[in-house]
Amino acid sequence: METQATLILIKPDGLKRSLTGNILTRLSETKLEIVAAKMVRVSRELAAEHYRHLKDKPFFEDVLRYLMGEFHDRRKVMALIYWGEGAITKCRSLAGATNPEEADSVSIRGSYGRITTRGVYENVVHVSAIPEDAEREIKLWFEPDEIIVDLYPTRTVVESKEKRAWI
Ligand SMILES: Nc1ncnc2c1ncn2[C@@H]1O[C@H](COP(=O)(O)OP(=O)(O)OP(=O)(O)O)[C@@H](O)[C@H]1O
Repeated sequence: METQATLILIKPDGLKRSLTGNILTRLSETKLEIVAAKMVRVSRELAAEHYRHLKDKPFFEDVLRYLMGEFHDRRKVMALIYWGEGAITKCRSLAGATNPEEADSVSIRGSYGRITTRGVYENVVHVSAIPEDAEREIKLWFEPDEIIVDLYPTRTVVESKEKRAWI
């Protein structure tokens, strides 16, 4: 099996319902390596870029609001990269189908997902679907130095922008 990387997001419903531990335990069954992890405040721009393939769907606005945490009073998600043999297939199989009502009942989405009265699939996690999506999404959510292996080619840039530092 091919070595792959996949972006996993624990979405705001997963965080609000304290499911992080359960989800990470389930994902540990894959024996894949976590090569990056962080909490991220999700801006509208980030959510719209992440879900750009859905921009013509009637539920696009709701899906942005969902990822931005507006339905769960917390503007954050946990972003992780899992890496190893068949990472995408293994993680997607554990996550289950996009529609939580169609997801295998033992999968993460089948166990914890729901469809809201607004019709949004609150399905707890995101998992990249194919290697090309994984590359685009990983580059959107992470900087190269936040990942402890070299997943994709990089270049060196000199930046002189202000940033906060510890006192
Ligand atoms: N028909 C739908 N009705 C309501 N919400 C939907 C619908 N289809 C997708 N969504 C929401 O949009 C998200 C992205 O949809 P997409 O088609 O990219 O599925 P996915 O790749 O399985 O999900 P994700 O990208 O979150 O892993 C879904 O996770 C879900 O929250």
